[in-house]
Amino acid sequence: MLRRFSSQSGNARIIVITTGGTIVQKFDKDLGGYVPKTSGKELIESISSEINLETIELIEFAMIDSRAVDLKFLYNLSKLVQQKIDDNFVDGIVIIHGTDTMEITAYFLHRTINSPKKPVVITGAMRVVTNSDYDGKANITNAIKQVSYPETVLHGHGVSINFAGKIHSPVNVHKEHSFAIDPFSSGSFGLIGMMHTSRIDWLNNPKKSLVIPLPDKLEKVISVPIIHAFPGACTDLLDGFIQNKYQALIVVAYGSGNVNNNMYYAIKKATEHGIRIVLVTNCKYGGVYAEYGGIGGNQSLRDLGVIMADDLNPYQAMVVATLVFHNEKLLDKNELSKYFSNKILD
Ligand SMILES: NC(=O)C[C@H](N)C(=O)O
Repeated sequence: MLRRFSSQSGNARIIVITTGGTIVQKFDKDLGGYVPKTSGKELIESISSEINLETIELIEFAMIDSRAVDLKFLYNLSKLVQQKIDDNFVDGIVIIHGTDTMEITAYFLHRTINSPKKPVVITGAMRVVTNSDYDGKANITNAIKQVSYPETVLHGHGVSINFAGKIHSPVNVHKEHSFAIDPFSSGSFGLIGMMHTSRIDWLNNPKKSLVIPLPDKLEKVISVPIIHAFPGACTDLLDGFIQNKYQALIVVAYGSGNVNNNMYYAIKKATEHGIRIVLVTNCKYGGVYAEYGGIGGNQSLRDLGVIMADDLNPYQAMVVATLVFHNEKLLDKNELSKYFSNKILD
């Protein structure tokens, strides 16, 4: 049964934060394509037959396609979510978001929000409002139900994505299809839950990762590019980043963390110029570790002092690098690697 609070106290219990995405998009004749057009209020009112709106406080945070998500957006959203979670009158948060970068926002919140109990559930849609198979209403209703069920709170899973009836952990989720109505997958790690008509089947315990404190103010915005290993990579590959004084790069290496000879020399040059290199795998599962010898083998990269980012995927490593390298207080060399993992390392 969906828990329905009375709003006699005047305090809403569920915060719905809208940011945009296909879920609020319609065709724009002048631009010749879809753009956000439906207000948060209209979106919420469209599910009034399913949900007691008196239990909801709506915050219209942004009206963007999620391709426009940047560090400032993530920082401000995280601060807002934390502030609402710390409010005793709030039971949980639902965030409406575009699917293109939903997994990045989910992971950013996963690594920055302190919420041992209260759920933060992110959802969106793959079809625009005017489509006959519009999935926005079902997804937002499910997300609100997830926040409302008492066992969700008992499950205490922090941040999750609820989409097409499936509940994903930010650690495992990936948008795998560009137009399917059920585009997200948690691969062989598995879902953390599935929606039933009036309950949730919890399937896996969500993983906890180390929370990285956000600075009080976002003083500088650092950009951490993601570079892929590929046959034919050359020694001057990273020269532009050196010239433009980038602080850090994510290198997506083959397998357990290997690159060709030329890319090794490009990385060596970048490290000599003070760029921090974070190494991740191009594989979906496993992670990076040092085992191969010779130039470009993962041991040679480790010996250059690159950070081996354990089981993080490229976007996750980019999020962590952005958080850690942005915050002087976290830059102790011996401590750095503990942040670059989805596990809490001893
Ligand atoms: N399905 C979607 O929401 C895709 C859209 N381009 C977005 O990420 O905002």
